[in-house]
Amino acid sequence: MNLPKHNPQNLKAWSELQNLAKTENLNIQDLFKNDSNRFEKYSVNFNDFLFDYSKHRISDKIKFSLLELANQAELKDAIKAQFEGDLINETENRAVLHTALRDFSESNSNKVHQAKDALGKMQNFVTKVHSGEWKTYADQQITDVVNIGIGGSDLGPQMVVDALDYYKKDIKCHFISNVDGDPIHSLLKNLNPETTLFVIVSKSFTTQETLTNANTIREWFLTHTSEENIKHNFVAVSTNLDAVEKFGIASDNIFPMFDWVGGRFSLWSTAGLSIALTVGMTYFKELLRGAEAMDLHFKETDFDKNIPVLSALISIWYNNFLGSESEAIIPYTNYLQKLTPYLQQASMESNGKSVDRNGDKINYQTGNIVWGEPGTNAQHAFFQLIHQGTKLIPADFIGFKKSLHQDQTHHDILMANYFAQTEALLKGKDKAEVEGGLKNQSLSENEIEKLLPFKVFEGNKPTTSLLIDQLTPKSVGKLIAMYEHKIFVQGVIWNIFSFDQWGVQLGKELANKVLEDITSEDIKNKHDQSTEALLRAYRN
Ligand SMILES: O=P(O)(O)OC[C@H]1O[C@](O)(CO)[C@@H](O)[C@@H]1O
Repeated sequence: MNLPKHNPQNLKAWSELQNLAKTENLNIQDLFKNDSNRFEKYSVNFNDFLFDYSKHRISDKIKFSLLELANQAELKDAIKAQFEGDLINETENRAVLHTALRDFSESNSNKVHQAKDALGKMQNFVTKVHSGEWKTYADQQITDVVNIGIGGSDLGPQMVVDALDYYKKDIKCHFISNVDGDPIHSLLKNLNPETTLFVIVSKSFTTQETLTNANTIREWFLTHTSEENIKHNFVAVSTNLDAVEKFGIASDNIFPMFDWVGGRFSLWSTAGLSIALTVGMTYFKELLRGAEAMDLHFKETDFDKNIPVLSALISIWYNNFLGSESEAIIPYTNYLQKLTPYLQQASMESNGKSVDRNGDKINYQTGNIVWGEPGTNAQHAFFQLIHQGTKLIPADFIGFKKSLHQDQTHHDILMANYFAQTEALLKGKDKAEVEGGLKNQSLSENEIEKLLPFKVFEGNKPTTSLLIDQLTPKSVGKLIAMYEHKIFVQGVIWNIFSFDQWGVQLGKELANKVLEDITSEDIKNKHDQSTEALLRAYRN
């Protein structure tokens, strides 16, 4: 089936939510005062995840209407359509089945079989590399892996390699994505071609940045050895097998990707080869199993206890009814440092759309701006704006009960900050409290009066607390899948296609055209006035 094509503004729940945004008491502290069961009602326990959404400007009536919005948008059918492989990516006529990549059931689906075959090929290769059976052209074992890719062929693998650094084996993994010559030339200076494996990841194998970087590496490699040795040190992950072979990579060294998996959702596929090479197949499969657990939770749980659904509805509440434009992601672990850049692509490339599924221009807000940094660094950077700025920024706080190190002092301090910040954002500091504090500093009435407005914190700033037992491959898998499904739910309700990215294609085409003009003599009237002048200035 196709996804339903309702205009969300015509749904009854949408108008109810508009009214509630004006009429309900949206003071979170009051909501707690009036309901001693609020935490129980506004939190979900799922395996090792505790999802607390009680610190939000959401009353029982609002929650009810948000859930109704999901029902009226026919979300249940949409989820079914996605998991059953219907061609819900209509503008590209494709299924959206990253969930098949982590389906460990006895499914008869052709796609699940294809995914399992590809995983088997990966497993063979990774085992050979780790056992030392796979030798480079110089008859040596692999010590370094370089992942060459961009966007989904880089951000997901890179984020997970970082996240699972604690679990890594002896292989060092590097990532080259930007076409900027600096990172690649600086990496090549210190790389040993005799012990390095190059993994070129490109679903299309036409991406300018990736091919440029791959060619530079190939040329560098050929200054050390001959072309027939490429097969020992280069592998590729792609759907475009012909282009990969033309590049000179042996067909045995090609790991297939599928057009039913979007680039930004592909880390679970062979695009995750660098992850598997870094942490080993056992942990890679644990990652997939974690994602599968979240898939089942998403597919089978009623919406009022369904973490991705609730998380999407909360986001829609702020984005569409309370005027928030962005949301912050604050993981309290440095291992998740790359989660935000990854989510920026996953969310903003998916839901940054202004035309609905009927092809009509949209007059309501869609994709939010996603940003963030790990706590506590974030606290010392931009939290001032969240606490006392003019913008309303709901934030996800991601914390872990147990650390991966033994230093409890550090972990307690870290987590004390995690708890304290959400509490401070909720409570703020009122006039009386500030006044009391200033009086203790024996300031004059006049001085107190002057300082007061600056020291008062309004509070009432919304946060979600996600408290997870420990950072493991499985919990990381669950976390990523949680956000993937959140993005899907938002797209369904906003009535947009979340799985194409035509906006990025234009930039790609133009970059190729401009590249010709950088060296061409004849650029008059080919560009706008500013671009033409800039091109001339660049050349001179
Ligand atoms: O894997 P490819 O085909 O090189 O594409 C890389 C990235 O480029 C995009 O098409 C646009 O940024 C992404 O969707 C994709 O992840």
